[in-house]
Amino acid sequence: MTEQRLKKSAPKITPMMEQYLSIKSAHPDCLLFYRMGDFYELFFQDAVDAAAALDITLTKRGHSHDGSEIPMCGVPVHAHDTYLSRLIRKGFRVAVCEQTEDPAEAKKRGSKSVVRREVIRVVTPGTLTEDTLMDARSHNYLAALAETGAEMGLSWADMSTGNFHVQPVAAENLPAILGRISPAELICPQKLLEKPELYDLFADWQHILTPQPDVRFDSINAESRLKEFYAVASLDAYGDFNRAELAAAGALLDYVELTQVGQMPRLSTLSHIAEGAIMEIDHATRRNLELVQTLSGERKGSLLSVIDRTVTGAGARLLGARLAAPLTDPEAINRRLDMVQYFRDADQLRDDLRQLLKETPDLERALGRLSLGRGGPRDLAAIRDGLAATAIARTILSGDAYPATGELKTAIADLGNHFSLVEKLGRALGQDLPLMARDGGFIAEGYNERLDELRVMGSESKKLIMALQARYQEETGVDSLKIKHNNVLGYFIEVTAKNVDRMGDQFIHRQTMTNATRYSTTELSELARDISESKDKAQALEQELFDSLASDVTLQADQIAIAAHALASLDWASSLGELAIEQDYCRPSVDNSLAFEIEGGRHPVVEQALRKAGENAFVPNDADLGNERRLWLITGPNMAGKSTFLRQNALIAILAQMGGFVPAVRCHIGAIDRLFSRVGAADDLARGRSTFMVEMVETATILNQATDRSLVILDEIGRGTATFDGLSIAWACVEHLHDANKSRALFATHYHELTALTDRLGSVKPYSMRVKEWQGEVIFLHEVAQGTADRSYGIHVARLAGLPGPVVKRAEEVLQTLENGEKSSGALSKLAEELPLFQSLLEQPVAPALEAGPSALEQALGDINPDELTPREALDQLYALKQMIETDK
Ligand SMILES: Nc1ncnc2c1ncn2[C@@H]1O[C@H](COP(=O)(O)OP(=O)(O)OP(=O)(O)O)[C@@H](O)[C@H]1O
Repeated sequence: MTEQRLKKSAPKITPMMEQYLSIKSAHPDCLLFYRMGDFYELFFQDAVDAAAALDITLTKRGHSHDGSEIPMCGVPVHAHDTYLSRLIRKGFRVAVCEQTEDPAEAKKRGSKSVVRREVIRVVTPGTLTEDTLMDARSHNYLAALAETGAEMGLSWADMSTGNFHVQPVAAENLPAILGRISPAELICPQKLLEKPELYDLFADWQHILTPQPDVRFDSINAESRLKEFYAVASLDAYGDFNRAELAAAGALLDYVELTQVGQMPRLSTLSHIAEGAIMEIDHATRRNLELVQTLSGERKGSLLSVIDRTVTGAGARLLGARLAAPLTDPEAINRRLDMVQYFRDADQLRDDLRQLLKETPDLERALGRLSLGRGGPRDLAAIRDGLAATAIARTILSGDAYPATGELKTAIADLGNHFSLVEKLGRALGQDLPLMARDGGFIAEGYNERLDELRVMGSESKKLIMALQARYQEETGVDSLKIKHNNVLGYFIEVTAKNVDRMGDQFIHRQTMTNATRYSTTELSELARDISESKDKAQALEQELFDSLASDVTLQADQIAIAAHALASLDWASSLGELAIEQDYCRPSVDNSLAFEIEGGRHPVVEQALRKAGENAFVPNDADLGNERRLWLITGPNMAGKSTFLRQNALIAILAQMGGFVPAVRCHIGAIDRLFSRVGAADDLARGRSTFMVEMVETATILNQATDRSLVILDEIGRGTATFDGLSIAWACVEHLHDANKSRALFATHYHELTALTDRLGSVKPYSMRVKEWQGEVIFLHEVAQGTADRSYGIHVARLAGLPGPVVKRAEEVLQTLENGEKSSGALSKLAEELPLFQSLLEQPVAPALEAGPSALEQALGDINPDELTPREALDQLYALKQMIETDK
């Protein structure tokens, strides 16, 4: 609906609709949840969209200025969370508009006055705080991207937990970084969307983009906003930020303020992520390695899902975040490893701690809601139980048997001391807690004297009502006389129609029903008033007590957040300790060398899948990418396990640098700065890229960016084009990787010809996947061994896959012909005569085969040692070489 239309329609409509339209015009990009009594109503196009998205009935209410009926639909307030979450998941933003005054107040202004309403919050995917709207085990990040001069900065925050980060970014690294953070919403200045070099990037993140006016990204304003938020005179203590980082973090705060309508959440100290502190994993690699979700977008089947043994939501979120961002500093990695090792070694202690954590509620998210004024009694209970757990955790961890050191010692100190708050909440809260404070009944008996009195008055009055009923029964002689209650009449006396004559003058008639008549008395009305007053007073007092307890909590928000993080890191470390024992993982040694030595490495996901399926155990394999064997060329049949081997080494590196144990017997890794891969690709038709184009774009990124500290995994480069094109590209890539990038690399290929390079390029070594032929069958051993594979066994795999028998047989014939070196048109034409299908092959000129290994000329040149030749011999050799060329012609 356009603003223009709204304005034009304004004069002819009801005052309520006028109010609706004016609020809606301030939020044109949102669905407006307009509060009317117990419902949030939606009108016009909002109603049409929401009814379709939620599959609810679309009705009509009144008429628009042009006489057309106004579409309407509504959702009940008490169940609106579910509807809200469905709308947010479908990509809508929702502005929640509440009544902000009592209807009685509005009436005072005149009978036609409309109750005042205001938008109290704009719900967007990146600003959620409710448990029902989020996944408990993953973060929900809002990100902001800003550019100032030549610099770019990215900031991100999880409003539900208070995490707040910022880092400098370069345009070419942006996809990798966004892939790592995986925000639910990305805000950026309008002007960035117009930059041609960022078109592709924004195409990928289109579904989460919220463009904002450029002025919101002003770095000077941003800096003052940050200072104001943290109430500091300078941000120096938080890190050395560039202008773009400040602009991004400030714009993020601005957007939060805008959507929360002034109600700011608690955010932890802005944490600065230095350039190079995190192993960069580009977007395609992250996707293809299925780190936190599979290619089809599910958590199940990802690396995260098979290593996750955490027992709390916060622990799971920390594991997800750390897995997505492995470190590069060996010292920091080893500090984490020490903590995991501690728990791996301390069996009983680990069990006790995990048992405790299992029962511990989500402190972070409860704190987030309370600090936004959106919490309820259950959040207070979560704080009480979470903080109580910190004391028990400290007791568990302070036994003499396993003295804590390093990072663990810090975590124990961070647990803090929250005795008085726990004690107070323990006394204050009752047993059965409602979700909302306004529902009442959550303060325990004995906590507040006045509340106890009011409650006694309430229940006493109820007893008095029972007594009154008995008295009236006696006085009237009507045994069936009852005192009842409903929302319209309040308390009333009810007798059946046949007893009406027995009701004396004191009974004031209220209502006649078909079979019954209802009355009240002065006495009953007074009693009812007492009951209602004490109930209202009790409710108001409980709300007051709630607010005071919530403010006790928020006053200590920082210490609680630190304790919550400590609990999360204990869960993180003890779960990885548990995993190491259960799956027999080893502690990796990570340092600043260029080593990559894995002994008995396994693929964590395939290994567990095979075990579950009850199939043969996973075959462990070694990898050693030491300097003189930096680049492994791996050949071998289809289905032999090349891809698995490549991926397992990448996953081991990620696990190691996250600070976790790894599926291997021994592992030594020199910290990797960036991980690149080119493993499997799909079309990117949305951007007009074919499979081969995608493959080449990814390969180009690797060759342009990989360093000697990088790990590169390449699976079948060049397979998407004609054989000789593909082989030539693969050939040149190996040379470039070896000579220019000098990265540690695993290169799987079906081009056996490439192994000729192993003679010429010093650090390229040939490996292959072993197979055994037995009684005409091929058995895959899944073992990596030195040397080159002799065959691809593609036809064998085709048979396994169920290609029709005649096709397989025919393929074998063709293969044999080709393998016999009979690539001449004679042999092919013989085949083609037998089957017209092969005619097409004949029509294509056969490209000259690329020499496997050095040519005769190169060989002869290589054999010459100029230092040992006389001038005469040298001249003779020259003639001989020239002669070789002539003969070749
Ligand atoms: N080390 C291993 N131990 C046991 N089974 C394995 C191992 N490696 C691979 N496999 C099994 O073999 C299957 C094929 O492996 P993979 O996809 O890695 O083969 P590939 O050589 O890359 O094949 P292709 O060339 O056809 O892509 C896997 O799905 C897995 O079940």
